[in-house]
Amino acid sequence: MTASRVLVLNSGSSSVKYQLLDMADRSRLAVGLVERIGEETSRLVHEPLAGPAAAGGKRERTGPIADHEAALKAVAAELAADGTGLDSPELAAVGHRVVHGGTRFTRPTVIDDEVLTEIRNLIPLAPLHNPANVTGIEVARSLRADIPQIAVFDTAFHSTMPEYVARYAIDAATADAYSVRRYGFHGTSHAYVSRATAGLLGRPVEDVNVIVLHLGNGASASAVRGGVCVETSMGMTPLEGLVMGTRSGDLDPAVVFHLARVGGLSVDEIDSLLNKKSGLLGMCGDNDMREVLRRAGEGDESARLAFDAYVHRLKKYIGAYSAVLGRVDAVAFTAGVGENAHQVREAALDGLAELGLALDLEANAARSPQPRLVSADYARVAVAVVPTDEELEIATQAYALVTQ
Ligand SMILES: Nc1ncnc2c1ncn2[C@@H]1O[C@H](COP(=O)(O)OP(=O)(O)O)[C@@H](O)[C@H]1O
Ligand SMILES: CC(=O)OP(=O)(O)O
Ligand SMILES: [Mg+2]
Repeated sequence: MTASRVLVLNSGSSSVKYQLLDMADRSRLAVGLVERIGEETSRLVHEPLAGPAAAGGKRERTGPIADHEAALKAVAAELAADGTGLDSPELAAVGHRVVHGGTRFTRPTVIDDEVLTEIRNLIPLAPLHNPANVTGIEVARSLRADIPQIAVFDTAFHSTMPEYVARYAIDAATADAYSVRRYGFHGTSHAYVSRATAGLLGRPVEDVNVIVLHLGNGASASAVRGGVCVETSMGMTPLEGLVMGTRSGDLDPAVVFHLARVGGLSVDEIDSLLNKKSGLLGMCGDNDMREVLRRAGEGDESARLAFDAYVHRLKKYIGAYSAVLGRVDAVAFTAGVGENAHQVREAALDGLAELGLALDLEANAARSPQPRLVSADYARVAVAVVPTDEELEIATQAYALVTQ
């Protein structure tokens, strides 16, 4: 029996998403999520999708889960209860989403002590994300030391950006001394979605220029020319760019000095303000786009303002990336908001006919879990809604590395 299963761990700042896949047929054996880690109301949802355990359906439990270590051990226990634990001889590898890979990691990498140290050294560049990724690696290694642990980096797909895109226009020696540059994130999703969009158009990825809009809790845009990333909206950290659920995205850096000097806030307080209490949440009190849409629909002014700001920023990036690419074949929407919120797609593309963008409003408003085109048939540029699958992409890359 050849081991063909891959467990994918996607550890976020307060959540762990995971999937167990069988790469022999790319099927999903189990999926799950632990959320609100560190709170009293943590929740674990585990769903076996194959084998005898599947008949029992989804299992859910709530109650405090103190930290990522406890969360990962709880996940391992759920998998073990299904007979698909980390000790299974069919497990070939564990694939870890690692958010920051700096300039060094531009491809999937087998994790040894030295690589783990380097991922730890990158924590200052991704303080909300890399610590959770490190814990995931440590726990998985402690439970199963004999199989490869593979890191797949969010930053990797963006490593092809030209140097003049990656560089900020600051003193070069300072930038080099402190690793200050644009790295970009959500790269696994941008890679997967840009390829899937070419597939949807029935054209080779090398021939297609795509603007990908990944709109989840974190949100980022990228410009992909012939399968190669040439620009992206997130920067040195996942704070820059689009308006997000709780992050501000772009702002005048002098806002930081002003809040420190005049507002008396500490650097840590400003960091937390911009990362955790800004974006939709900061503007209207809700970070969930569903709530923002519901309230805006009822005439709530702050929710309307937050929605308008969110959409305006998106529109600016679509325009900017149209200029960067010169010729755009498709704009692809993905992740929770991009896949589900037709109102966001409609508002972001409204008035962009001069750029060749026009929706089929009925197709855009229809709900479907499938990748699909929602542009008007006369439009020069296709508009696609493409569900992202970061876990499948991580598993594919990890499995390719261990079987090559
Ligand atoms: N039906 C929907 N309509 C509008 N927004 C939605 C819908 N479903 C999910 N979302 C949005 O998707 C966001 C989460 O996206 P997701 O890609 O799961 O994020 P992440 O992976 O960053 O946690 C939620 O904040 C929510 O606002
Ligand atoms: C990098 C990043 O922003 O990730 P997420 O959207 O999962 O927070
Ligand atoms: Mg996500």
